[in-house]
Amino acid sequence: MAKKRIYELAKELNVPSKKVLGVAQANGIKVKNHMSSLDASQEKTVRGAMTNKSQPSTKNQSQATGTKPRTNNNGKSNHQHNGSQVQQGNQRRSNANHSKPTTKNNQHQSDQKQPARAKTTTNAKSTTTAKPKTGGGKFGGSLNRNNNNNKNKKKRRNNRNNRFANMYSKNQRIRQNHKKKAPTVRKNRPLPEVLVYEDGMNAQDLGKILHREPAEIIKKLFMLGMMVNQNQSLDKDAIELLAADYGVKAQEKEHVNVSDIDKFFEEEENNTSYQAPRPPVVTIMGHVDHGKTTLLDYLRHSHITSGEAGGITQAIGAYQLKQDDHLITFLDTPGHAAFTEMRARGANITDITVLVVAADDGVMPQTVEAIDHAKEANTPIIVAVNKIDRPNANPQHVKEQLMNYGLVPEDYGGDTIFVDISAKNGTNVDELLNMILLQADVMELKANPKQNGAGSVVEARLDRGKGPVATLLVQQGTLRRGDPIVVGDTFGRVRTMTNEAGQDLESATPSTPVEITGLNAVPEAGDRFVVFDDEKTARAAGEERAKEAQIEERKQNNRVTLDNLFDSMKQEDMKQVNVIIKADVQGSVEALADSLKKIDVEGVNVNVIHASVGAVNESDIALAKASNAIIIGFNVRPTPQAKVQAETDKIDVRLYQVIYNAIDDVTAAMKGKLDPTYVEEVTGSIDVRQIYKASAVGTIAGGMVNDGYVRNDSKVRLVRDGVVKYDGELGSLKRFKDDVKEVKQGHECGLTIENYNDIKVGDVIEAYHMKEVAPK
Ligand SMILES: Nc1nc2c(ncn2[C@@H]2O[C@H](COP(=O)(O)OP(=O)(O)OP(=O)(O)O)[C@@H](O)[C@H]2O)c(=O)[nH]1
Repeated sequence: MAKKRIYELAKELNVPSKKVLGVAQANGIKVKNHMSSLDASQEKTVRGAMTNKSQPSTKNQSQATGTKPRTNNNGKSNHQHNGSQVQQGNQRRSNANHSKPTTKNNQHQSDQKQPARAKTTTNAKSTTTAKPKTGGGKFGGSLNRNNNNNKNKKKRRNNRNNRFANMYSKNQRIRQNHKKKAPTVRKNRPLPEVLVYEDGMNAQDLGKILHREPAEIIKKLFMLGMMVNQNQSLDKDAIELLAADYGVKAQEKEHVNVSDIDKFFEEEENNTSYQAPRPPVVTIMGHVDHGKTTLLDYLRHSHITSGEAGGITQAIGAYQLKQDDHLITFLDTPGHAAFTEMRARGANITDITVLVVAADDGVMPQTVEAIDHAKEANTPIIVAVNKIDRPNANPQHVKEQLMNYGLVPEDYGGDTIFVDISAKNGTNVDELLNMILLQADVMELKANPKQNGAGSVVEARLDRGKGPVATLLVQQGTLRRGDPIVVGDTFGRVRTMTNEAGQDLESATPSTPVEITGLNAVPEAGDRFVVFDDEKTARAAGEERAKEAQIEERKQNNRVTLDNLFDSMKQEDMKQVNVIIKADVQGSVEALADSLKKIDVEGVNVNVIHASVGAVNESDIALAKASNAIIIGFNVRPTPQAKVQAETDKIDVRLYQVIYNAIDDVTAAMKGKLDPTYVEEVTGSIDVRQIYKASAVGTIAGGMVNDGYVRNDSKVRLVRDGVVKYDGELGSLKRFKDDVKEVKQGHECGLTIENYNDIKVGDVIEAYHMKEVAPK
């Protein structure tokens, strides 16, 4: 039997929640408030106690309310009336003729004044009064006249009583209505019997379900002690309280669809009933210009799957190759940003990462980034040391460098596979593919092709002619043409299904990338897809998921920031705080990483998941998003794209010029004491376009205010290639030789930086000021 909340029982018994709470507590049941629930036996106990308790009180109550007395009154007066009729009729006999109008009158008045329930009583009374009239032959008119006088008195008394009773009951009703049935007096559409809600709904959503204006919902919530606006998400308790206030039962909606997809994946992951080997899915990563695209291109042209005339004709984001009769699936989106972006969306579709490192260039920042991204995703790495055809190639050096990052070659006692290749000439590319197959063999990659298809979106776009087009990677089961499908928050039926050669496919087994059409909207890369048994369910699930996605978007973002770090740590029982470090020089990176790693607050410590030299870029943001990490920048700035991305993804990017400040902030945040008094506010940036050297004033920079504004009292920071070169004060600010207070976006200006002359064309000067923030 379902548990019952205190307020629900109170409502049922028509008593205040407090009373039920009191009775429950008095009976030794541990309940805290009206939201506490009672199990079946507890409910029985409380009910029993309540009925015992309420019996006398009901009586008292009814006397007090006057509901019963009024009936009694009437009944009694009727009775008296009749009694006196007989009595008086015996003493005096009078004319019966007057009785009729009086009765009528009486009835009429009663009819007018009595409310619906009282009416029955009046009718009963008139029947009673009518009775003597029929038997009037014997006692004649005097009875009736006496009766009449008597009746008039009675009538007055009755009227008075009725008036009082009416007034009393009216007040009572108003009070009661106000208490629990307010909606009955509204002109609104009737309330639903049950409020089926979802956690996170807002006043607008609830208003729609309850057929009430959002303003009314907000007012009610206010009366219940909650200040919200109509777009603010409400938690379960708030919604249930609101429902209770409306006298409506609340029932949380079961998230059938979400759990369906997740359940599906879970079930299939644990499903070992039929498992067949599947090809590995490989992503190629590495530093810029180290040869990722060249390798992918070479593979695409040299190892096309047999029998495909024309080879790979369309770039669908992924393709399959054949090596010694074994298939390998390559994701055609080189770069770790795409890889991590997918992972951030929940899709871990890569089995093996091929890390391309140019033998003539060695380990570079993005090589390290790629290693960290792959490690975070728990994906084994195969190193392809590329460009070995180059005269200055030094593959040995690459091996040595990579050992510092935990990638130890087999000949050095480690287990990382290294293959020296030339992507341009195709040297050793077969060997690389064999190594991939070997690694795949070790991993025993398997899936069950004998079930409904499920997998992830590799990429998706809107085609003018075809509508939404999505490349899907089948990870489980078999996807067939015509299958009803839910993809992320979209749905449809697989109308067409083609491979990378543009050939139509009837079905696709695990690890096969296919391009499909037939969806109602464009899903996102990284979304999951699941095949449903019928289109109707798929549509319902898809629509439901779209709605949920909307609600989810509105919910407060729970990303970890320094400001909420302490709360998050407590709530989520975090043992590690993930941090990404970016700094101007390697020395700072190491110093910061070492110091942060040493912070230990109540058993929680900092986990540096990536640390490198350079500006905070989009890939850092993606990694932070995927790993719920905070980014600490030291003497570096985010790139414009990264800045936008960080804002969208609500990633906390903290920038510092003093290492100790960074350490202090993180320590303080971990201790829950972050109390910033000043925050930096960037007001604008200037692109330096010309340089003038004047012996008297030093270097004058001529430039254009790119965005925002710069003031003559601004602090400035000189940024070169994403690295902060100098941080100080503005010396002077001019427009056409005149000193000015402010120059706005789109205008040219001349400026000097106090005590700094090393300004170059192409530098960016960031203007900022320190804004005081009231301590929380
Ligand atoms: N000599 C030689 N040149 C190569 C080899 N592989 C790639 N290159 C050259 O290196 C340059 C960069 O190669 P890409 O394949 O574009 O490098 P990438 O890693 O895809 O670069 P991004 O897409 O910018 O990240 C090109 O000019 C290639 O021709 C190789 O094995 N040998």
